[in-house]
Amino acid sequence: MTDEQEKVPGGAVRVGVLGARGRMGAEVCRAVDGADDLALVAAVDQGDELSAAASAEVVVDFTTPDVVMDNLRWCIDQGVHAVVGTTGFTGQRLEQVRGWLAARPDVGVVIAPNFGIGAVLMMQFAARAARHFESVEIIEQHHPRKLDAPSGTATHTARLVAQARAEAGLGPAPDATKDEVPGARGADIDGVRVHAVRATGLLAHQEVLFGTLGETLTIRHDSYDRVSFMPGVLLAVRAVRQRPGLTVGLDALLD
Ligand SMILES: NC(=O)C1=CN([C@@H]2O[C@H](COP(=O)(O)OP(=O)(O)OC[C@H]3O[C@@H](n4cnc5c(N)ncnc54)[C@H](O)[C@@H]3O)[C@@H](O)[C@H]2O)C=CC1
Ligand SMILES: O=C(O)C1=N[C@H](C(=O)O)C[C@H](O)C1
Repeated sequence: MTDEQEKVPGGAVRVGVLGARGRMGAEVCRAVDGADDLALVAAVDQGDELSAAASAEVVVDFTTPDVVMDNLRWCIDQGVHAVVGTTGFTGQRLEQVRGWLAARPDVGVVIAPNFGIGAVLMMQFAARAARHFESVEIIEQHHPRKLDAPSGTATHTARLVAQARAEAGLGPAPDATKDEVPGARGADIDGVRVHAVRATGLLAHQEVLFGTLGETLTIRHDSYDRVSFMPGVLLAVRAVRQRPGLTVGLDALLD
């Protein structure tokens, strides 16, 4: 047993944080420190050895899309459960993670595009509304230091909406645009237009705008502070050891 493990109060889940000096990672370290049933045993950032997190039972990753897969591979190989908020998870990446987990069926991984409870509900409501409206567009707004566009949340929402539209037999949304400045109509994610706004003063916000004859429906969620993500992160940290395999999204944990 290492010195760090010896200091952990009896029964507390040993948690390591990757990206610990980042905006989210620092918030997660504070949240773990403040929880009686969790113990922060490693705070790892760029340049540190991943082995510093080897004594953790659960690792939380808020790093960058270009390093998260290597981190996850390491966790799974080490038998460490993982809770991942980092964006960039394509279908191909999720399949890769499932493949790694097949060799370690004792390990749990939770990957969530958004840990805000309100954001999870916003995505569920959007998926439910999708079949009733012929038009839909997503507008996400974030702080200007965000590296990826569109956001993981917007991409995930677009996929859910597209799937619900397909199941309802809806075709493409009407759009007569013939002459377009590139980008003016946003990104096309599975046939759903997604617009990404970046501005100082914003944190993380999203609107899903639905339209049909004579009416529109707007479903909006706002995160004003990164503490909004912490109840979801801690929920996943507490649950992941009992959920072997891959869990995508917080929905199953909330239910
Ligand atoms: N799922 C969710 O609810 C949320 C997800 N995010 C996502 O989380 C990620 C991080 O966001 P922020 O904290 O705002 O970014 P950030 O840039 O503030 O933090 C990233 C941190 O990771 C560190 N890092 C880079 N390479 C590393 C490595 N190999 N090992 C360990 N640490 C490394 C960086 O030095 C930095 O401190 C982004 O992908 C963002 O979209 C952000 C907020 C909520
Ligand atoms: O980078 C962020 O800040 C956020 N990233 C996640 C995303 O891309 O969806 C979650 C939230 O929107 C904040």
